[in-house]
Amino acid sequence: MFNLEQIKSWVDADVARYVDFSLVKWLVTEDGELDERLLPLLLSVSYNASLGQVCIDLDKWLQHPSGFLQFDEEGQFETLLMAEQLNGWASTLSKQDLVVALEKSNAVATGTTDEIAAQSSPLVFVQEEASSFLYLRRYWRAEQIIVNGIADRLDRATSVSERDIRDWLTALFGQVSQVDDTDWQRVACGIAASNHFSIITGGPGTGKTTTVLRLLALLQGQRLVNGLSPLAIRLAAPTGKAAARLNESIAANLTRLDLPEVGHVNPDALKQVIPTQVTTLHRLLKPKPNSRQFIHNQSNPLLADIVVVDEASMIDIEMMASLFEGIEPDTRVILLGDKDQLASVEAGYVLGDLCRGAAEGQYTSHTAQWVEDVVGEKIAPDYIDESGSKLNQAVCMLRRSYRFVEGGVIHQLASLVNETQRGSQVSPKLPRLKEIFALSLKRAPNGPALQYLEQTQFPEAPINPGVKGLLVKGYGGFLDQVAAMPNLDAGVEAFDEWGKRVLEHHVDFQLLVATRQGEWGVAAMNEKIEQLLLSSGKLRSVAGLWYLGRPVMVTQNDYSVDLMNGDVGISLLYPVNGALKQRVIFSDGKGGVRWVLPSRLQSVETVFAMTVHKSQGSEFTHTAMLLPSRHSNILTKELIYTGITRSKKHFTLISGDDQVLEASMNQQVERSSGLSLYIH
Ligand SMILES: Nc1ncnc2c1ncn2[C@@H]1O[C@H](COP(=O)(O)OP(=O)(O)OP(=O)(O)O)[C@@H](O)[C@H]1O
Repeated sequence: MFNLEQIKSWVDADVARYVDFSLVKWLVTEDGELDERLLPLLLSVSYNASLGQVCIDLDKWLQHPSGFLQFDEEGQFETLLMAEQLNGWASTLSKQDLVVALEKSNAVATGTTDEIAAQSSPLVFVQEEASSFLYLRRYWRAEQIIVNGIADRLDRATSVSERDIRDWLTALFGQVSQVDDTDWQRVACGIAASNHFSIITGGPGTGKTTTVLRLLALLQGQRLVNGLSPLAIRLAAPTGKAAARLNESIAANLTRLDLPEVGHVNPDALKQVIPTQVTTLHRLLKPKPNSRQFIHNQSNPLLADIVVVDEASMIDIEMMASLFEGIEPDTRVILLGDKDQLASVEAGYVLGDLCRGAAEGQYTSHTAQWVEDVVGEKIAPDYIDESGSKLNQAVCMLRRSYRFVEGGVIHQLASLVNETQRGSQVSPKLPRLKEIFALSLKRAPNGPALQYLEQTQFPEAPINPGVKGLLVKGYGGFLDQVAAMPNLDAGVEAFDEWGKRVLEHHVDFQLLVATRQGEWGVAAMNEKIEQLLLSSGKLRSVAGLWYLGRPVMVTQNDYSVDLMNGDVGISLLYPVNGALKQRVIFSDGKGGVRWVLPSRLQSVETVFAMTVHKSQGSEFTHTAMLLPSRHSNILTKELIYTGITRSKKHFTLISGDDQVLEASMNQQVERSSGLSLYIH
């Protein structure tokens, strides 16, 4: 058994944070009679919340409790011994012992959902079906808000008639093809039109934006045809960058969208009522100053008939709960996103959890019949499962990429990474991976779409010549634009145009890295790249914070300058009162630029190297990803997939060891949650 002092010695050895220990200590004081056998478990709950875990699965914890704390299992003897002691002790416990101790504790709420909600204890223990989860109350509450928000909407009948759905689908998609495979975009449109909550998921370029525009045309069109007022529609994304990207893509798609004349509805009038303005989720819900709360909440909901949220994989559990709390009960919610991308940095894996059956379809034969009758598409038997939940019936996965030419090597690579491992058998992906890279080299009219570069990574290792060449050429493109600065007397328009060109070329190339720390993490790589670009003449100086051409990423939302976490700007010069002054240029998200005083930027960091996490919601013409030469828990297939799918045309993998790559492709993000348990 472990007492508080021993738990403290673990924290002294860095297996968890002091704040986790403080919580355990506080719980002991609050409870008065807390069973000491719970101490390691409570420390794990608090520490794992900081790693993005919403709750702890008691069965998994009992099997290997040291895996829930940061014991360096290959490292020091001292921590190794602690881990062994913990695991050995846990093997003598029965689950029942812990359940009884949890149920007895005043710090832990148990019972029915209503009983738990009526208590105020800081922890919540839930036993549902075969699962036993221990939560921090705030995450349990957030999960319940999401569960209720979705379940209520799934039970709500929509006012759109089947006839309207059928007519508009024919008008928007044409007659159903009798020869082609299932048109999942059409199915998604039909499913989302008939549900108050729906998810359209799919990889890059599978047509999520295209489909949602048609869906909005359908929903607005049927209102206009029936002589009703248009719906109030709001579009949002979790970050400023994702919002700006959707803004651009919605506007471009809408211009191209060939709308039919249906009834007396004029296509131009219909386009007028489809919004193109995309905002961040924060701005949509309006944050209260100096607080984590929003102005739009249960007592003051946002007035909207439909809320569409893109890049939903980046939404953490508390933000998703704020969304459901901040809208009216009958607001229709449509989530778009790629379920296979990395989970949010904060707690939860909401889109992944909600899309658990998406790849398999899991439509009941009732849904399949409805799709055939109303949408006109046939759903193949492989996608039919009578035990599919209500939620499964409202989720649609788009399966064909229109961006990478079908069969394109980047698409093939992403699909290979994404293949789920069956059972515990690790499938040998490496030989197939090598084949795909070799294929890319053969078909390389404009440079290979895929490239593999070796990089040895011991601490003092130099950057290999191949990688050097890649970085200088990659960043040289935008830095050549930086060097082409107009003369002082050219006027502000010339500087705006110059800044725009720099920003456009900045997305030509980006190096992604898996980790922040270490010799080959973000900070170290930024310094190495600065020196490399300096010695190659692409950068003239790296002296001072705001040298010419420094790319920076905003790391925290800053409403005072209207910049969001993830926004990227470049340090340039701008004419002010006849002299050139340091300014940082950002896109304004509407095709223009904004020049911001460096002193107004509170939280920024250099971004020659960017973490894969931070790259979510962005795309680059050429993406390079540097993988560490030692495998670790953070290297998962979701991380590799996210890195690869940031590339529009070229992807370079930089690694010192292809075993690490294979191990990463076979490791999945594991986050426990009750979301899929509760929504039936
Ligand atoms: N059914 C289709 N037939 C032909 N082209 C299509 C079809 N659907 C989408 N496209 C084209 O494929 C490209 C990607 O589509 P879209 O932007 O809608 O995908 P997306 O899933 O929203 O992409 P992402 O979120 O990765 O940016 C666009 O150029 C679009 O015009």
